[in-house]
Parts: sequence; C-alpha cells; structure tokens
Amino acid sequence: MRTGIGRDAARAIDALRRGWAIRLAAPDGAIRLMAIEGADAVTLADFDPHGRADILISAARAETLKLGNQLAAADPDMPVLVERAPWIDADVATAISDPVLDLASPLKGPFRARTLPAPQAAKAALRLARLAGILPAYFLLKGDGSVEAEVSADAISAYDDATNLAIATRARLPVSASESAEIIAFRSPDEPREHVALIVGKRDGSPPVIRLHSECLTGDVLGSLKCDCGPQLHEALHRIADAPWGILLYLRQEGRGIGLVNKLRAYAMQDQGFDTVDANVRLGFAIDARDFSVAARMLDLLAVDQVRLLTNNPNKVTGLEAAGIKVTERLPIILAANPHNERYLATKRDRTGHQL
Ligand SMILES: Nc1nc2c(ncn2[C@@H]2O[C@H](COP(=O)(O)OP(=O)(O)OP(=O)(O)O)[C@@H](O)[C@H]2O)c(=O)[nH]1
Ligand SMILES: [Zn+2]
Repeated sequence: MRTGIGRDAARAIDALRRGWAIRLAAPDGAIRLMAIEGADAVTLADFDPHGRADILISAARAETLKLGNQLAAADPDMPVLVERAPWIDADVATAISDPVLDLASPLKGPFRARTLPAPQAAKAALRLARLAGILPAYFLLKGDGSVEAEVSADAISAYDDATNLAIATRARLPVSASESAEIIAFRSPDEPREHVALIVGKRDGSPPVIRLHSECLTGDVLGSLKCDCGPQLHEALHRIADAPWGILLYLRQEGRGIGLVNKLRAYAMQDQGFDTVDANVRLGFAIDARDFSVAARMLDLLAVDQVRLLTNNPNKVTGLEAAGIKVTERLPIILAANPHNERYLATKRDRTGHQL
C-alpha cells in the first residue's frame, strides 16, 4: 500500500546523503540532524550557527571512544550523545564518526556523554543512516529550525517493509548456466532498490532449490578474492540448473545490508587488521543487517512456500522460516578458499556459525 510516510523517509534519506538537515520525530520527542559524513565548516555553520550541536554516535563507536561506561548502557543499541566541546569542529567530528581514520588521526578527547533528549528518535536516526548507506553519526540539535525534510520514526520503520514489494515485470533470460530461465523484477513504491529472481527450469510441484544471494559488487562484478560471493553465485546457478527446478534471488542487500560505501569502509578496517565481524561493529552496525523478509516476500509473490536452501549460514534458514517459508532441506555450498579470503571464511565459521 502506498502511503505518504514512505515518501517522507525517501526524502529524508536523499537529504542526508546530500548533507542537508532533517527533522526526525518520535513519540518521545523530535530532533534535528545533519549527517557528519560530508559535513564541512560551511554546511555546519549553516545548520548550527552557534556551535551548539552535539554529536550522536552508535554505542559501539562510543565504546571505542571510551564513552561506553558514562551512561547506563542497558540497551546496547541505544546511541550515545557526545557533548560538543568548543574544539570539536567539522574535521574533528569526522574523525569521531569514522573509525577508518583512527590510525591516521588519533582521537583527542576526553569526550563527555550527555543524556539523550529523545532516545526513540535517536535510535530511528541510526536506522536511517543504515538505510541511507552513510556512517551512523550526526550533528544533533533540539528545538525548531529550518530543515530540508521531515520524517517520523514510524516512516523509517515502514520504509523497507517487504510487504510493499510487488512484481514489476518478467522476461525470458537465457543464461550460461541454463537456457531455460526467466527473470522477474520486484519493486516497492518508495524504496529504489530493485530485487530480482531468476527462475530456472520448469515448476514441478516439488520444493525448488533456492539461493539467496546478497549483492556484492566487488565479488559479483569485479572478481574480488576477498570474499566467496562471485564463485558462490556461479556455483549456485549451476546447482539450480542441475535440480528439477530452482530460483536464485538476487537481493540488493550489499555488504550484508550496510551498503557499498560502508562495506568498503569495513574492508579498509580489515586492511588495518580487524575481521569482518569487528569491522561492522566498530562502524556502528549489526554484524548482519540483512532482512530476510524481503526474500520471503519475493517467494510468496512467486507462490513458493517450501524450499531447499543452498547455504552454509544457519541464520538464513531461521530468518526465512521466521518469515513464513518452510526450509525442507539445507544444501551446503562449499568452495575452496584462496589466500585472500581464508580469514574471512574462518571468521564466518568461528564467529557467525557458518557450517563450513
Ligand atoms: N559488511 C560486510 N559485508 C561483506 C563483507 N564481505 C562480504 N560481504 C557481503 O556479504 C554478503 C554475502 O553474503 P552471502 O554469501 O549471501 O551469505 P553468507 O552469510 O555468507 O551465507 P552463505 O549462504 O553461506 O553464503 C554480500 O552482501 C557481500 O557484499 C565484509 O567484510 N563486510
Ligand atoms: Zn562478496
């Protein structure tokens, strides 16, 4: 169902990515925000002429800045508000928000945490940063003032609601794994990412062999050796082609849902020695920010409620089942490691329960 609030979230995301200010309202209050990513002295002076904006960051980032113990952290997902000391200008704020810069510009400090004016609004702000693909860090002001977009916490929750997805079009698409394939594109009204399904072979009443493939530009297109995505994609297509029938879902959830730029930041942190799990956490994101209800909704639209799932990731099985799809069988998909992805695969095995 198309609603105005979906448009509000789309406008807020667009504004944040352009460095414009937004107002975010939740039941516990409203805050004005400008993304620290991309902010400079001029845009900051425009948003905050009196130098009063505090800095909103994730709890994980606050931990790295030694702010973790200053507030009763009953909720590890609760953001932290850092008091704006006079020496915190746009450049210092950038260093506060971006962990990739920690080695290059050791942080000054000391930082002091302040009580959050509207915790629900602050939490929604971090969710919005992930949807916008920016670092979860903002300049925050209370009170009224001019902004480019207004959004509610509810609109942010509704924005990527998978039930809004619908089939946009379908066409025959012979691929190298099978000449008998059909591509189906899915769209939702306000969210621009278009997911696709490739159905291979003829539906025969048995549960199809399914692969949920999350977009990986570096692996799928450039042949990156840092992950296993490219080879897994091709192996999956061949396994599906060998089955009576099957479906590859190509999900636009780049970087396990944090977006390309944030994934590349995670890669820069891996260059500094952090593993894939710690890199995500230090950036202020969940270890895996994907929403498997998108895949479940696509299967639902294809009238599929039982699947044989190609994966090593037990969370994909539980995620799909929680979203109403029965996984009758898990089929492992194991490929040889290379020297560049050995550690990544070991981290998946040891820290995220992948059965490799
Ligand atoms: N944030 C982040 N994302 C990564 C990293 N390496 C790969 N990815 C993303 O991880 C996703 C690939 O995961 P998948 O292969 O679908 O799933 P999986 O959890 O490994 O489970 P399998 O089904 O067993 O392969 C893609 O969206 C990649 O862009 C990384 O270091 N950091
Ligand atoms: Zn990859």
